[in-house]
Amino acid sequence: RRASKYPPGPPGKPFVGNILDVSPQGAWVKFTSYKDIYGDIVYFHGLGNSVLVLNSLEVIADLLEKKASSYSDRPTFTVVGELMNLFQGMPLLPYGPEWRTQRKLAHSALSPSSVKKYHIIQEDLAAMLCREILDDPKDFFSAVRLAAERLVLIITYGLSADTADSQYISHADETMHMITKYTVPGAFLCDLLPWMKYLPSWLPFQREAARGREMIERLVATPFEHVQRDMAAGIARPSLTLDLLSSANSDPNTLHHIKWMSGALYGAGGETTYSTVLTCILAMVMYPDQLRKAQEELDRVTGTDRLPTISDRGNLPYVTALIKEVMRWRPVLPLGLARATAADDTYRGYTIPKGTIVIPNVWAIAFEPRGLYSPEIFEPERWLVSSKEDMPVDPADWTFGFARRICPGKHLAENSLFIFISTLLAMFDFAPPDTGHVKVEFEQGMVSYPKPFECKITPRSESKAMQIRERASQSTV
Ligand code: HEM
Repeated sequence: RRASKYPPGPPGKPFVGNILDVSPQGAWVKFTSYKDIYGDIVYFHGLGNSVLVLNSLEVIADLLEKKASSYSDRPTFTVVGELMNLFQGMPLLPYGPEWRTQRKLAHSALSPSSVKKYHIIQEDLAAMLCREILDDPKDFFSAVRLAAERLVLIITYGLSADTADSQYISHADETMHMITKYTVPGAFLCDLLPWMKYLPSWLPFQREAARGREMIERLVATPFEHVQRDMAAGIARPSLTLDLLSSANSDPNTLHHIKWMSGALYGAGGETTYSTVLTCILAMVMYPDQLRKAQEELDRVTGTDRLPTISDRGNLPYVTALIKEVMRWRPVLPLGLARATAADDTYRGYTIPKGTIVIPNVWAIAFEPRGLYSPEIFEPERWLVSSKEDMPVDPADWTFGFARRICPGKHLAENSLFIFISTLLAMFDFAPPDTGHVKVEFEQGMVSYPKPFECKITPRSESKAMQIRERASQSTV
């Protein structure tokens, strides 16, 4: 039975509450359907927790922004967070002094002016991505993935692409795979019954936790120590970690924070970026007219004898609109990143208990009928109408999260998305495979990206293929 003082929501099931509703496996569509029944705040119990789903930008602003001191915490993941130590990195750190210290480091390293120095690396990697697709168009999935992962490792630690590939990427991939698998609520019984963390170390879940802790420590420590060694030898290449270490004191606490802040960027920055680029490729296969318009604009603005650069962005309104539409059409984090309440609260007369898991349902915002075009279709034109009232809310205002915990990698990510997508569209044509059938299915996990699909990717001309090879051969990464 639900007490009437809580916000409206589906009735709890005996023992487990709404256990299935809490699983992120495609829960966003269900949460959005609740909006018609219960309104824009929906409350229920699941996996031993109370859960509050926020289904509109208005309630997100009321709670995550205006009451930020109570709504900026993260839920506790006992196994991945505490036993595997992942809570030491910014995305899972509780809202408090340690998080604030790492956040300041991230701001200085990833501010709009700081990320300008990475433009050339991003452009180099976009050219290398195109060369890899030219060499093996069928394996475009791996090429996109590798480009986004290299980008984060190179910018964070100043590694060369070869070092990143040979020493770090496969371990980082394996570790991220494990983390994603285990950050699903209820992945371990111990997440529901935290006292289990005191059970003996020979139990299978404790052994798995120890293995995970070792993998995460290696992911975070090895490239960091690489930069420290190169710095001592005077051969460190420019990087975000080098910048932070150069201006830091030698206090072990400061070093600990730099290590964990840098380490968190790979996990937070790689998958989100490559998922968005893959979604764009899928959209281009499905919507040839929109691809054609983007290519016409690119040819007009950048000419036909060079690759785009980040400085072209201001002159490419259609491509910019197309990228916004990719982020709206299939948001990469459809449920954002969950928060937890740090104190009891009252909102619209309802009680929201301390420790409630708060989920911003970004999908509901993306698909809110607003503006001149139906939310179901892929239509970049919706971002080009003359009046703001006829336009939905810009994804830049919600796809990167909110208020005090808004994504610190936003400026870097926007540049990466622009240069990867505009270079791919300028250089290649995208079409359905010979069967004519395009598989449109998305992963239903926390990060939602297209499941492997086939398509035909061909260079737009022989001269474009040559430009790609020439530009990629000049890369310094
Ligand atoms: C398309 C690309 C990206 C998207 C859509 C995205 C989205 C998000 C979202 C929704 C959050 C949660 C914010 C909240 O709780 O309200 C977040 C957090 C975070 N993102 Fe991103 N992100 C992207 C790329 C990046 C990149 C490239 C980096 C770093 C280089 C990065 C680093 C982080 C970090 C460290 C956090 C945790 C912040 C905190 O808890 O205080 N992200 N991101």
